[in-house]
Amino acid sequence: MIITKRIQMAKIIDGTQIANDIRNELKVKIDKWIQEGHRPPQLTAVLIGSDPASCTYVKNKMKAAVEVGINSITKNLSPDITEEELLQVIDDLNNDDSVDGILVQLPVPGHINERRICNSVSCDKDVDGFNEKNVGRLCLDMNTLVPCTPLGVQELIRRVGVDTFGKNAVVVGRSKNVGMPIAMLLHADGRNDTCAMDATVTICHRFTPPEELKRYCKLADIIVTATGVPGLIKADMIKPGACVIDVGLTRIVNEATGKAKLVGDVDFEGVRQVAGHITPVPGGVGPMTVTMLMKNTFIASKNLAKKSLPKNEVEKVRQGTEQGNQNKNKKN
Ligand SMILES: Nc1nc2c(c(=O)[nH]1)N[C@@H](CN(C=O)c1ccc(C(=O)N[C@@H](CCC(=O)O)C(=O)O)cc1)CN2
Ligand SMILES: [Mg+2]
Repeated sequence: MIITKRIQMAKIIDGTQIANDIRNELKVKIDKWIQEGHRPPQLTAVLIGSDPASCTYVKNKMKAAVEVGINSITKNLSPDITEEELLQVIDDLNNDDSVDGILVQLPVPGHINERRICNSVSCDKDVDGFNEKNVGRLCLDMNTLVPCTPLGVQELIRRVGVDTFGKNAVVVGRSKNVGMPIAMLLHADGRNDTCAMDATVTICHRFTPPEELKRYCKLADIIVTATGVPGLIKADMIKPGACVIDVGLTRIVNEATGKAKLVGDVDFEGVRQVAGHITPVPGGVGPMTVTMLMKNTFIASKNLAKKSLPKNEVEKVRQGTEQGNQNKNKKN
C-alpha cells in the first residue's frame, strides 16, 4: 500500500486586500467626521534627499491619504540640511494648527541624529509613534500612537482570526521600530489600552544560535520575522499550522537578467507547506504599514480637535461618551 501524505497548504494572508478593506472603512469614518463639521485630517511628510525607495514610500503614503480623505503634503528637503534646520522645520509643523500628523521618512542622512529628530516631533502629531515618550507609553501598555508596521501586524493577525491568547509567539529581530514594538503588542495584556494579544513571547536576534532559533520557532504558534535576512525561516523550523508573518523586505538583483525582486525572511514555498497562515512578500505587511499611518493620522486629528475645544465642551463630549458607554454596558 502506498501512503501519500496530503499537504495542507497555508492560507495566504492578502495584506493588500485587508489594507484596502481598512481604507474603505476609514474613508466612511472620515467622511462622517467631515460631515459633522470638522476639517479633513492633515498629514505632512518630511522627505530628506531623494533615495528612490523613500520617495516611493512617501508617494504611496500621499496616494493613500487622498484615497481616504486626508489632506497631505510632502516637504522635500535637501540632503545637506543641517540638524538644526530640520529641527526648526519640525518645530514649525508642531506649532501649525492646520497639521495633525507629522512623519519624517527614515532613514535620515548620516549627519543627522535620528533619535533627536524623532523626539522633536510633538507626541500628539507623532503618527509614526517613534517619539521616545510614545514608545514609553506603548511599553507601559498605555493609550498612544503605535508605530505603523507593528500596528499593521497586529491588525492582520486579528482580521484573519488567529488566536493569540496564551499562545507561544516568536519575534525574530529586535529593531526598535519593528521587532521590539511587535513583541510589546504580542505579549501585553489585552484588557489594557493597547488591546494587545496576551501571547507568551520570545525575542530572537542575531546572537541567538541557529539551533536555538529553530528550537524556539518550532514551539511557536505565531512567528513574526523582521530581520532582512532572506530565507532565514525555513520549513523545518515551523510548527504545523503556525501563523507566519514576514516583515522582512530585501531587494535582490538577478545578476544575469539585471532584474530586481523583493523577498522576505521566509522561504515562502517551503514554509507554506507546513504553516497554517502565511504573509507573502510583497503584498503582506507592507500595504498595512501605509494604511495604519492613515489610521493614526485620523486618531491624531480627532485627539487634537478634542484638545482645542474649550473646557466645558470637552466635559460635554466626555459626559456624552460616558453616557454612551453606560448604555453600551447595559446592553452587554
Ligand atoms: N517614517 C518612517 N520611515 C520608515 C518606515 C515608517 O513606518 N515610517 N518604514 C519603512 C519604509 N516604509 C514606510 O515608510 C514602507 C516600507 C514598505 C512598504 C511596502 O508597502 N512594501 C511593499 C513593497 C513595496 C515595493 O514594491 O517596493 C510590500 O511589502 O508589499 C510600505 C512602507 C522604513 N522607513
Ligand atoms: Mg543617523
